[in-house]
Amino acid sequence: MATKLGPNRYGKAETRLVRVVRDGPVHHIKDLNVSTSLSGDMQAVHLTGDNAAVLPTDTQKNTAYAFAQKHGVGQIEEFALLLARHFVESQPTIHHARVEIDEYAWSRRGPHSFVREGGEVRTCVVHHDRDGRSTVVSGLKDMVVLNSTGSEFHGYLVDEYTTLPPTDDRVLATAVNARWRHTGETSSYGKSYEEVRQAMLEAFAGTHSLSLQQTLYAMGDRALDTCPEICEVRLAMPNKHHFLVDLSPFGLDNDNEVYYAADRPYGLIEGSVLREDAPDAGFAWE
Ligand SMILES: O=c1[nH]c(=O)c2[nH]c(=O)[nH]c2[nH]1
Repeated sequence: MATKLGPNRYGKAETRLVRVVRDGPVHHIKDLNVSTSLSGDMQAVHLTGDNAAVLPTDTQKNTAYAFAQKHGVGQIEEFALLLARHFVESQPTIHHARVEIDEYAWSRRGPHSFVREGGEVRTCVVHHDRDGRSTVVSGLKDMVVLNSTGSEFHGYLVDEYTTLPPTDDRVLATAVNARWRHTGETSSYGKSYEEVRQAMLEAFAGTHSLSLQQTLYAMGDRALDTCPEICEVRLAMPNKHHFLVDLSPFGLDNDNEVYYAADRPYGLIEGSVLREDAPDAGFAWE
């Protein structure tokens, strides 16, 4: 049987890395989850087991720790670019590096004391190849938001399996998973992150919603309008259904006051919003 090696990559997934910066008695922390993934001249290792072209995943992990010490950790996008460029530029057999970083937020409780912020996670995925091309996608996941009114859903297709009652006042809740693609060099990843996050929160709160799809588009559109340095936003938003509980068996009214917050199944609304003139994404989303 004739076979050939298809696309492949390898790396160290989920290196947990905490960097403490000691500014006298005041400390700062960065809490990261770093995944590196390399590809290149990997024919021999797959076909014959010759490892000569392979930079071990253990070395990739060590590099993340060593770079955190040597260079510090600023914006996750910059740390990811530093690592990606290093792997490609230092090893001729490595043609492409993908570095994904999640950052967990801690807020200060004292000079050396911190409390972990809720579930929200800042993310990035960076690519760098041996032609010197880099792409940066930033994002956030699990930003949970809820509007207790200002949401309707009606006018949808009805067939013999439809039981959903139309509503002109419901709870709209979701966990926003958003990623946005930078067009080129971005001046400050920290600033653009805050701007995009704020724009999406304002669009969520400020949109009178006829569907979560409409809200999704409004959030992506507002992010692009606010931040000129990004060209595409991809959103995945679970519809965290809140069902009114029937309290009539107890002789009680329920005028949009008591809900059952279901955790599954959930509607999953996904979509992207991009500038008309967005450049080709290349490998940015891989
Ligand atoms: O905002 C919504 N979009 C849908 O597509 C959908 N489908 C559904 O059952 N409820 C909802 N809500």
